[in-house]
Amino acid sequence: MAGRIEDYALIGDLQTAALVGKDGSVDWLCLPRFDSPSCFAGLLGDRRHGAWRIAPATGGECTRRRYLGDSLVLESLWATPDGTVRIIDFMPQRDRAPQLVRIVEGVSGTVPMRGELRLRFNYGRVHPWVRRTEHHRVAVAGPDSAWLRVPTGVHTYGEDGTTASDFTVSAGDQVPFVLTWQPSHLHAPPRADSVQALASTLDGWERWASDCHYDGEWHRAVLRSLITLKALAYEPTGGIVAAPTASLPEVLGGERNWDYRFCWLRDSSLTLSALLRGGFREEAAAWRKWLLRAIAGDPGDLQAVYGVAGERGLPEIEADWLPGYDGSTPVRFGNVAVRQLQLDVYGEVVDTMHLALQAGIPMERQVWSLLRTLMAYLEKHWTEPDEGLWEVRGARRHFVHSKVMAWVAADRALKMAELTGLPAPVDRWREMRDAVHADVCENGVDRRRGLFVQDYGGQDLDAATLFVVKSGFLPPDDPRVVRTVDAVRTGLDHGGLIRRYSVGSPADGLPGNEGAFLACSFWLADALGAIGRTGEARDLFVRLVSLGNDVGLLAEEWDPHSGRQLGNMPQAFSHVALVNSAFELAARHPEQG
Ligand SMILES: OC[C@H]1O[C@H](O[C@H]2O[C@H](CO)[C@@H](O)[C@H](O)[C@H]2O)[C@H](O)[C@@H](O)[C@@H]1O
Repeated sequence: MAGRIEDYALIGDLQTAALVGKDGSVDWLCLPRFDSPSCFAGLLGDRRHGAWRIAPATGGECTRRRYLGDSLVLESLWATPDGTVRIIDFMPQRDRAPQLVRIVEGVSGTVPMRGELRLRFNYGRVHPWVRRTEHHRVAVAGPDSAWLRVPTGVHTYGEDGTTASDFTVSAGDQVPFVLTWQPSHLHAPPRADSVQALASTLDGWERWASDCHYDGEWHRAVLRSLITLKALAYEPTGGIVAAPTASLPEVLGGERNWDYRFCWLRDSSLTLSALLRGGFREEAAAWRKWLLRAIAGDPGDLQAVYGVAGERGLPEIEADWLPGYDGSTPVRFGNVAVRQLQLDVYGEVVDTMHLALQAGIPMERQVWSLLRTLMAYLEKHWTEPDEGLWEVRGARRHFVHSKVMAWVAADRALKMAELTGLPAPVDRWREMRDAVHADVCENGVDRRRGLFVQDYGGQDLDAATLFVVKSGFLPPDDPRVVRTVDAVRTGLDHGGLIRRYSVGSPADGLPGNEGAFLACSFWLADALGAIGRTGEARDLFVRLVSLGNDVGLLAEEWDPHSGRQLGNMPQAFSHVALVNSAFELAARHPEQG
């Protein structure tokens, strides 16, 4: 069985990523891209669905783990009665075929080790044929081949569908295993120098991280979040995935299991805003280019989510051959959210363009004309009901958050027109901005309680209504804002954090429950800070940061009863919210930021 969600650490090569458990098992890896079928899907079942474990023969979890410096190179250390051993796991940044490198190093004593490699292509369904060549064990099935370079002196043997190895490591020994993926029609990959690959991977990450602007109290958590966000950006195109995993459940044993290995305009805009705040501009420029390509065409065809290269079709399937994480079924790959109308994304995209401009990235003519096209569409359609940011699978509604984000789009578009002096229908945009504002204040407020609700005419609360203050839609001292913040805080409380909305409400349209939503809980900290409750904001932020796992990673949700992380892992939304909250705290308390 897979480990707890928080037992996993992330490694990746900016095109795909793997999850490594505390027990030394790589239980998730899709090759060659984030959204390719997996060769290790043990995470959504057990080792029979694909995994690669290397650990002391006595088994158990590692004693301590960390990333080496400001990198995505993972070190797991086992102190055993026989001695101490460490395993360095990483994926070299790509200049050739994708590789997963695992270097076993003896620290003290002599430790008996065991390796078990089970390659299962196509999400655990396909058992490859394995053969031996002079230097490799090669597994082939259909379009895929994976080549394990076996270290000198290590004997491997087939055992029950596994490539097994038993070896010992003494102080000073270095035993590198390199797994290379290639299309199956190619010849053996060239020999890789794992020591040199380690040095250049470490160097690449350290150089990237040295550009970080944040230097406050939360430096470690912020930089780890930014590194994680960078790891979720697909380098060849600039697209950013919401998470590297699929179908990790929002409640253990439940059916809210979704595939996040795609580029949501919302999630990636927010990711960009965090990277820009952190001082990283290259990613913003690359993402803008991705955006231009992905949404080229009729703005009415704009999707909320695309593939990493801008693909439009992400057919959702249920993988009935996989038992699911902790029995959580169905396991879904693909996402029908592509077919939804989510009007908030215009606001998030335009807001990010505005941030990019403020960060000094010049406005290109092509981007300006894209902005005008998006605005023209939104002017005509903001009055329509949609599925909203939570992608509810119930009927379309007039979500307050979607309307507030339409206001954000108009507001930021106007600001950019003023900043750049570029031609724009500013009178129409102004008219729209004011009309949306009046509409939300008229229809989005529950008159009896005097606060914003999830949708027009509804009674339910929604953490996304915190954007009435986060976006600047209303000033923080507006009584409707203060009442909304308080109501969200108490009404959506889940063990001191908050849920995103009332699960089981008619808008939700799904059975079962879910955990506290981490991004929303960070938003609550921001909103509390904005209305002047800075002590409470800080306490909540501190608690949220403490929920990160031993290497600082956050999944989508948290179960306060079991004290476990839930949902896809690591999730960009959660890490974006952490970074933004740290900057908000710093702005309010410059001496502590
Ligand atoms: O809860 C139902 C929906 O859950 C997923 O959407 C969530 O994740 C997205 C990616 O992070 C995020 O953009 C969205 O705001 C979240 O609600 C899932 O992708 C949907 O298909 C599902 O209906």
